[in-house]
Amino acid sequence: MEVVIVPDAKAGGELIAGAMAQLLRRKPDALLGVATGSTPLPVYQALADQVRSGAVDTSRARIAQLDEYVGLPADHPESYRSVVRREVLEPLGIGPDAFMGPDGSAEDVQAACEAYDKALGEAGGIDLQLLGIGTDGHIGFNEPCSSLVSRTRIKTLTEQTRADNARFFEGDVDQVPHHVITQGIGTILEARHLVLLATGEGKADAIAATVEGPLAAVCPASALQLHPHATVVVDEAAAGKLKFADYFRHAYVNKPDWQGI
Ligand SMILES: N[C@@H]1[C@@H](O)[C@H](O)[C@@H](COP(=O)(O)O)O[C@@H]1O
Repeated sequence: MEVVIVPDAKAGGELIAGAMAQLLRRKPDALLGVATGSTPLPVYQALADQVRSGAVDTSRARIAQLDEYVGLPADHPESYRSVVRREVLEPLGIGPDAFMGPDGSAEDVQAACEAYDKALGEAGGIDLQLLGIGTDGHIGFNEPCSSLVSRTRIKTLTEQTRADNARFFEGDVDQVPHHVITQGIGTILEARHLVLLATGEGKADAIAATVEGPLAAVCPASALQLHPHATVVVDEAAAGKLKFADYFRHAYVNKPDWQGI
């Protein structure tokens, strides 16, 4: 696992957008896995800037969604499908045909989960999966004690996650669904490159557990320790509890440019 400590969220966004742009130059039809929440927004903004300036061509890029609320209509402004359309597809000029995501309003949710998991494989797998992290260490919506080999499935949110996400629902926790569909941890680990972005001191405990804690289902993000190409990008505040922070800085400063992240 590589840990890159950046000065702020904007720098993290630019670094990751740069890696995505590099991937798209090498593989124009790359499948990018995107996350929701507020943390990844600087990535999408930086990538959209590159598209506007002509530095990267997204005309053949494909986008896959990480997770979804169950029970919100697809056109609800806070369904993750709507969020991805608004924050990713439209700014990057990517059409709906190049998008894939789980159907949170399906009648048979289990079948929708299995279909999505299968579709990801049939699409050739995700090339780069961007992840945020919950304050409880969740990735996607894999809450603590999720199986580390889980596949896409329905999960029940913790009250902590519902409270954290209430800000997207007018601060009203009662509007936050209890159930979600999420790519499983085993599904996420199949992406060729995992890039987790975390900013702010509210994520410092979760990042310390992810990077330096034991591999344990109680911190789902610690599963990144199992992946051969995982990059954790953190700002100074989110890095605040890392014992090896100086080592991570030293390693990054001395890294050959050609390696990328
Ligand atoms: N399912 C999403 C996660 O993918 C995201 O990482 C997390 C953190 O969100 P934020 O980046 O807003 O803190 O929120 C939600 O729970």
